[in-house]
Amino acid sequence: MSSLPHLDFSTCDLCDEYKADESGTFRYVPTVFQNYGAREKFAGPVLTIKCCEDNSHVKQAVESEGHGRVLVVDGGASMRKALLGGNLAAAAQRNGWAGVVIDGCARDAAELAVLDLGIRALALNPMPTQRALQGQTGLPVFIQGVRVQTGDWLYADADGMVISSQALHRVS
Ligand SMILES: O=C([O-])CC(=O)C(=O)O
Repeated sequence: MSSLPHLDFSTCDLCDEYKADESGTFRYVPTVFQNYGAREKFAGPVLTIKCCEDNSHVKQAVESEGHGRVLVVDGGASMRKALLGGNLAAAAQRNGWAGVVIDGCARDAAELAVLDLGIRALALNPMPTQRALQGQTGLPVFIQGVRVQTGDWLYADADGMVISSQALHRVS
């Protein structure tokens, strides 16, 4: 799909390779996330956000330079408000983020579907969040019980998502 060297992976191959690794550096993310963007396959170093029904920190992050990173948002799996919508996702694409993973909801499905950005969330919800600057950026978080920290690598494709403490891509 892409000639970018860091997209030369498959999550199935990575799981085959690391399935016996019990060091905790390789983590598989439960496959409860839906794909809402036009970029199904993406990978990059992670920036974490933890927030609850307040997407102030998500807005700040996507309005900054992404440099090919993946924004991972621990939204507490809330089904009540959407932490990402069409405007913020468009900003993420424009600013060079590889993807946004929301352990929570997104909205504006039609706008998300045409963006060349990895977008994973648990579900859609039309209700926006508050913006009262609640939340934290850069701290270790959990998505669906899986620990993720800033600087980890996230790999996503049609089969699912995995997290690694180190980059696993081929650099040749
Ligand atoms: O603004 C928000 O909170 C989310 C949204 O709808 C957008 O990004 O377009």
